[in-house]
Amino acid sequence: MAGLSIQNVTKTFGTAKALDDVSIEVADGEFLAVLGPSGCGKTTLLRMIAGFETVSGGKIDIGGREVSTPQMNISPEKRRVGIVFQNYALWPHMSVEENIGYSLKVAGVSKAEREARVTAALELVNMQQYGDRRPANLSGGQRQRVALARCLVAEPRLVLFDEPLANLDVHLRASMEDEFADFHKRTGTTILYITHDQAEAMALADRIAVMDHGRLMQLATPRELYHEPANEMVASFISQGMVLPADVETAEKGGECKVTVLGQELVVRCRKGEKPRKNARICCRASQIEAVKGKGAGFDGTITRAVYRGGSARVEFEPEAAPNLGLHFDQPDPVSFEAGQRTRLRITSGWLIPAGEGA
Ligand SMILES: Nc1ncnc2c1ncn2[C@@H]1O[C@H](COP(=O)(O)OP(=O)(O)OP(=O)(O)O)[C@@H](O)[C@H]1O
Repeated sequence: MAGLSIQNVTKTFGTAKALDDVSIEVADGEFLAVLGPSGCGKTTLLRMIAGFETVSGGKIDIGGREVSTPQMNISPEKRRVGIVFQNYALWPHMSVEENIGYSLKVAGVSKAEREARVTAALELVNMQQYGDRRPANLSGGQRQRVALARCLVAEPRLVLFDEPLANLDVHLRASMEDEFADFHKRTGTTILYITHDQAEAMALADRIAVMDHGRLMQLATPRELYHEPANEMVASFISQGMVLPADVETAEKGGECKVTVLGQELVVRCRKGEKPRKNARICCRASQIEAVKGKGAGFDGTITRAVYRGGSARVEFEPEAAPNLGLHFDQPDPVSFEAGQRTRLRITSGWLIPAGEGA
């Protein structure tokens, strides 16, 4: 296996920039997800790593070897990069074994070696007993495992997954997530996994690269993205974080500072070296908002919606001081909030979004 180095890569189509100065280092054996909304440049990035698309600026190395620069593009078949697509692209008239061994046959690998490698690939994806089946007689998850085995049989240095679970139903997705995680643990394959599904990225990846409008917004562990988003885009994109205006009142001490949000003073976590400033933003989560009894610290407003979800309700709230700022939180059973009801809330904690980074 090999690491992947994407250095200051830019891609333009005519005058439009699909990727803008993106740098990502994937360590040997790492599982890195690229996550972002539609049109953020995920597919373009994958196509450039695979060699189907040239770079307009910057360079890409695989296993320490330069494969893409604006002047040079090593062809896809020489990169030893495996790709698993969302539509499995299996040959319907071939058995599972024939599908997996096809590329070896075309490459002139001997029958004995082919059989050994196909068996080993089937074992890697736990499909030993399905070698004789046709793809039509497999479930969606099994087909995806065959597609993975077909990619692994060529002994790639790096495997790219292009939204591999997008066509599967919710239950199958969960079990395939477990299988991919287990596969990664067993084999130590270097994986770059493209998805727009953050739950999937969080469940699987060591680190996640969040992209928006062709730019890298943050590259961090799932926990860091959730607890310490680098900018407003990441804060609101990951788990529907709420971004609220704040004034920073005190300098950082022990990783915390005092802020005023909607007239309420509170202590939030922050980066080292933060100083008092106006017009800052904090990110807070539904679990960091609670109802206040009486007139304690907090802010008044109106409940606009309460949707019961079994065990708790998602409650939406409009603060009096900033009606355009929709907040939401969960009220556990017994649910008492209703639309139209006036109440007082408080924010219990949050994260001060660093100044001037990305979006
Ligand atoms: N061949 C092309 N010619 C012109 N523009 C392109 C081309 N390929 C991609 N783009 C543009 O580049 C941007 C990034 O596209 P890309 O397909 O990489 O996004 P994505 O994140 O994969 O989106 P999705 O999740 O919808 O597949 C988009 O604005 C897209 O319209």
